[in-house]
Amino acid sequence: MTDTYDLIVIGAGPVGENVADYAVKRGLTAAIVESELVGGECSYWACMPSKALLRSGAALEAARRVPGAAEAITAQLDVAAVLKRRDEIVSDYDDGGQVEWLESAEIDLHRGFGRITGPKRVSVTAADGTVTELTANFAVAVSTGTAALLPDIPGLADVQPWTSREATGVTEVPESLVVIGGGVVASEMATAFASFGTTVTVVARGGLLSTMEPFAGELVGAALEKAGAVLKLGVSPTSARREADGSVVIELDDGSSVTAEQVLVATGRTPRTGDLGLASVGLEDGDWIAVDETLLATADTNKDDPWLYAVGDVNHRALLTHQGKYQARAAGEVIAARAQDRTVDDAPWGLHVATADNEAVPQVTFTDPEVASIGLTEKAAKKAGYDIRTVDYDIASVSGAHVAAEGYAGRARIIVDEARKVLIGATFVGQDVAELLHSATIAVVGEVPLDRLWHAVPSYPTISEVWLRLLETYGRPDA
Ligand SMILES: Cc1cc2nc3c(=O)[nH]c(=O)nc-3n(C[C@H](O)[C@H](O)[C@H](O)COP(=O)(O)OP(=O)(O)OC[C@H]3O[C@@H](n4cnc5c(N)ncnc54)[C@H](O)[C@@H]3O)c2cc1C
Ligand SMILES: NC(=O)c1ccc[n+]([C@@H]2O[C@H](COP(=O)([O-])OP(=O)(O)OC[C@H]3O[C@@H](n4cnc5c(N)ncnc54)[C@H](O)[C@@H]3O)[C@@H](O)[C@H]2O)c1
Repeated sequence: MTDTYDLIVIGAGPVGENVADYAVKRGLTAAIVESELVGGECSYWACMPSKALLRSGAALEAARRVPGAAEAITAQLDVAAVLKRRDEIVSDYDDGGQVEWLESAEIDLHRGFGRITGPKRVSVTAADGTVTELTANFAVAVSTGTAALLPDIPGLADVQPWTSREATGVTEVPESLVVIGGGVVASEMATAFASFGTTVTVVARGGLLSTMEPFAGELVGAALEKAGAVLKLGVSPTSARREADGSVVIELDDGSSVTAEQVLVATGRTPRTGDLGLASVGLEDGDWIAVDETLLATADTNKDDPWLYAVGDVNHRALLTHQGKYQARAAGEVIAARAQDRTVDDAPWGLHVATADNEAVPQVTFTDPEVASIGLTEKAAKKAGYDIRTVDYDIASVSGAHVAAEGYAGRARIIVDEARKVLIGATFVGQDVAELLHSATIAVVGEVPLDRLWHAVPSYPTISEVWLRLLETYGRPDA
């Protein structure tokens, strides 16, 4: 294999793969460096296995909510079958399929740990210690993702807690589990383990899903409690220890404690830049890498010959696979455009920028109920200075929801920018709302005027009829 490429990508997660692919499609040569499995965190220890662990419980609960189907349920969730399906979905932790895809996309794979050693230079240390020096003609893209962040709680590291990797890779389901954190990982994993029959306690100092609309955390919390989980909200862990019988004790700042067989720490992420050689190019080792709208590192001040890009989780713009892949499409395109001296289209919503990262990020949290959101919450919109109107609707009142499930619990909210009469945010909470989200994403990104949305007719009786109810609640413009 050659050691000089137009583009070198460090990290073959979903994002790095797409940066390389889009650049190669424009005629560049590209190498990708991977120290673990091609496909990254998302494929093996994050999105895919977590959704596999959640799906069976959600399907079973959905059936329980429909008379006729409910009566046909004669047994509990088959946890062994769920874990087997998870193994299939992560290809038994074998990246052979993804390696084949790299070959078909004409991207050279260098297995090993990548380090930047200077401008446009990357060294790759293979597992056997062999070092290969790579040189880029035009660009290096860092897509090294994140690792779980362990908070500095006395004793926590010593109890060897689970992170998202151990939780998504579970082989023996614990009888009891303490989950520290109230974000997306905590909420999803609490839901999955509760569905397996584990006694779950969630310790969340800021409440559940606190960056989303308040009703998201309320509805997910209520459902978790209904599933048997205990919620300890507004309290923080102060110490952790393991007892002689192997159980973990977490002391809390309200004076109480929780004891469980295992503890999962889900308190956010840290960038995988600690040993990446960033200091060799004037950046801080271990930091997130700040970028401009074209994903170029802002520290790259070599404006005549820019070369350092950071794409995906590692730039801290939006820690989501789909958003990282969106950035990757722009980055691959702009790296090729700059290499080929073509015009860079960096106006908002242009070919070479990731404008949607700013105020149009969609996200589905696969709890039961699901939480699907796009754009700004009411709080964020006010903070950003928008003149807004908030419109809420109880999804249970929609005919489609009534057909879908007995006792449907859900809520929808849209945030309207009153100056332009367009949506800048939407949140749906409820069963089966995930697939509703893209309609809201199109409305937000397309800046579709409310007047025109009245002509987007939702089918009857689907849950999407909530769109009509939200518009009716907002009110028609004066004739
Ligand atoms: C439990 C969990 C569930 C999630 N579920 C979802 C979900 O449902 N939907 C969603 O959109 N997002 C989800 N996410 C977030 C999602 O996993 C990340 O946004 C996504 O993986 C980011 O992709 P990436 O390519 O930037 O990084 P990663 O997927 O982390 O890939 C980075 C790659 O770089 C490699 N690497 C790192 N350093 C080096 C080095 N120095 N040299 C060589 N290789 C290196 C790593 O081995 C890895 O393969 C979830 C996250 C977690 C933790
Ligand atoms: N379905 C999805 O889209 C999905 C699923 C899982 C993860 N993700 C992404 O992965 C990222 C990581 O998720 P996450 O849940 O780990 O992070 P998060 O930032 O969503 O939540 C972190 C939680 O930990 C708490 N916390 C932080 N420090 C703490 C401390 N010292 N003590 C106690 N609590 C503490 C916070 O209050 C918060 O509740 C997120 O950005 C998310 O977008 C997405």
